[in-house]
Amino acid sequence: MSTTARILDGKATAAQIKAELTERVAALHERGVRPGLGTVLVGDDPGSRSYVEGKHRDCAEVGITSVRRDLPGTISQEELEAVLDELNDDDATTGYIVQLPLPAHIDTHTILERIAPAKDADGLHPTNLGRLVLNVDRGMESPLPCTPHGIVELLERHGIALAGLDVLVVGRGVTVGRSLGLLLTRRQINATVTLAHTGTTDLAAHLQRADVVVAAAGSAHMIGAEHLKPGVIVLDVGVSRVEDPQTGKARLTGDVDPAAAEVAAWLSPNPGGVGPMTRAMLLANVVDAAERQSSRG
Ligand SMILES: Nc1nc(=O)c2c([nH]1)NC[C@@H]1CN(c3ccc(C(=O)N[C@@H](CCC(=O)O)C(=O)O)cc3)C=[N+]21
Repeated sequence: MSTTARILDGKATAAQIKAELTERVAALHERGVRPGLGTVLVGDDPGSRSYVEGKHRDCAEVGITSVRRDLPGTISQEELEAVLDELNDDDATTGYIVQLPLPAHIDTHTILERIAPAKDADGLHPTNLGRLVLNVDRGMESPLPCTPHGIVELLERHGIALAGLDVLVVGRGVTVGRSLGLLLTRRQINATVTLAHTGTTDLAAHLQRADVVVAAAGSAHMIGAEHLKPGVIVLDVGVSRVEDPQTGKARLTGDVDPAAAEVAAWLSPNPGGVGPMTRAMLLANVVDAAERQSSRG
């Protein structure tokens, strides 16, 4: 029997979240608070540039002001740190991000640590990741990493609870896999998480068992319908650039073969799934930070 998965519609859900954020931004404006996002882009990679441009469009949509710092790929570590120090001291910047990846001559860890934790819109500062590990969870005191938070919101807003389910996360990158495992094992979510990676010996066995698969490996169509348990919930996070065999043009594709829709109960498409949620959560981090900063007075 063949089925067709229901769609975890990230595009529509992100639009709904953006509508909610627009109201919160308007309320802040009424109190004289203007949330602002800064982006720091180093070098001229077209993919990174287009992501950054998308973030500025998103900000404009919800009323967040945004400032761009586009810097040459030849910038030194010290010069880049000086730009971050400026943004840390700039009252018009509620939060900011440093677009990754950075050029090889830049020490990424030192740069991410230079961001003032209260201004860390990506939730990737060691202080904020540390709070995630420690389960510091009183209200909205620190930002969560955008993609893991987007995945949790996407599931919640489709009425899907993960308590007691076996979740297989494929990929141990800090921005997605590793931090998602920490979030999903919180008591409020209560999933059981397996974190698979390039050193995993029998990925197929893990895939056969999983109730939920989060594919964040960045390997085009590595997971096919035949790998999955019928009724599984699948979130496709990976992004790879592949050449379209018909047109010869480069296009973006996920880690999961779209044929997975024939066995899965739910599937987040890629594009149109987790990507737009990641962007919405970035905006949410900025609005959360503006609300925190203004209530502290
Ligand atoms: N400091 C930092 N923070 C990031 O959050 C960050 C980063 N660096 N470096 C690169 C990755 C990648 N990333 C994406 C976000 C949204 C989509 C997205 O919305 N994609 C659309 C398609 C967009 C298109 O077609 O170009 C979709 O999935 O529907 C994709 C990729 C954030 N990243």
